[in-house]
Amino acid sequence: MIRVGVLGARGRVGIEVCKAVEAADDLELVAAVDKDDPLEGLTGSEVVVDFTHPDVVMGNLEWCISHGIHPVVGTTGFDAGRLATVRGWLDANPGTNALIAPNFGIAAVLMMHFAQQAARYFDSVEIVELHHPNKADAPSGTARRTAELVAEARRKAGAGPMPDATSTELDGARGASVDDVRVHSVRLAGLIAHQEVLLGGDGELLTIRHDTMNRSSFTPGVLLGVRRVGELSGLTVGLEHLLDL
Ligand SMILES: NC(=O)C1=CN([C@@H]2O[C@H](COP(=O)(O)OP(=O)(O)OC[C@H]3O[C@@H](n4cnc5c(N)ncnc54)[C@H](OP(=O)(O)O)[C@@H]3O)[C@@H](O)[C@H]2O)C=CC1
Ligand SMILES: O=C(O)C1=N[C@H](C(=O)O)C[C@H](O)C1
Repeated sequence: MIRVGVLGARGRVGIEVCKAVEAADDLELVAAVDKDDPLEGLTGSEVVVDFTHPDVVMGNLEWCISHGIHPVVGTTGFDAGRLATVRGWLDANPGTNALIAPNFGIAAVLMMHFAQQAARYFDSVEIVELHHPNKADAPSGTARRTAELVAEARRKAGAGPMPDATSTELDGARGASVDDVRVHSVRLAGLIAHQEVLLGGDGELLTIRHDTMNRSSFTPGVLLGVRRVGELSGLTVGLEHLLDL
């Protein structure tokens, strides 16, 4: 049995993670912690799953790692600086590992993977992410990561800048630039989490679309992370490293 704590346990995803852990024969839910609960409630956990908020996740991670607990993190808001800080904490606590994944949906991971594979064959790539209006961050962690993967694939292929003759624009009309890839964020009542990667070339378009239809769809990926994080080494970013892609 792996002893699991959940941070953000009363949140939209945290609720589903608690249910999934309780339903698994090889996992035991030993702590369900939310805002204003003391982190000491996680003592005794071997793995802690974090679905909280970008503003608090770093404090949670520092506490878990310094207590020898492996974090499995779905909370977004990680840039290179934050990841470097987490690596530093892990280096200071050998034997403790962390998994941070911007998306635990298997189909979402495949969408990112396919976009990375396709990117080198097209002149232009833009990303449209669409989410529920209660989402704290924009662009989404998934869109950021997709843009980074696309940019890396284009760099490796020696691709030049994307064609764009825009010379006048309203602020924001061309979206945000992540590694020179344009990302557009929609927030709309009725949505959960969706993303389109638009790839364009000479006379051909390819659209790769992913739709999240419910939040329990994240839990198989989270449980995979919980079961495997103890055997990883230091920091792993992205669920793709645990899948045979
Ligand atoms: N990687 C992935 O696959 C996915 C990632 N996410 C990400 O996960 C995060 C959470 O998303 P979601 O569940 O929709 O958000 P919610 O706001 O529904 O849930 C977050 C929960 O964390 C609580 N919380 C806030 N601060 C703390 C704290 N310091 N300690 C413990 N709990 C705290 C919140 O309490 P209160 O409401 O009172 O503030 C809330 O109950 C976001 O960053 C989101 O982008 C979401 C879906 C999938
Ligand atoms: O806040 C959400 O809802 C989601 N957040 C993650 C992200 O920012 O990519 C994953 C998924 O898109 C749902």
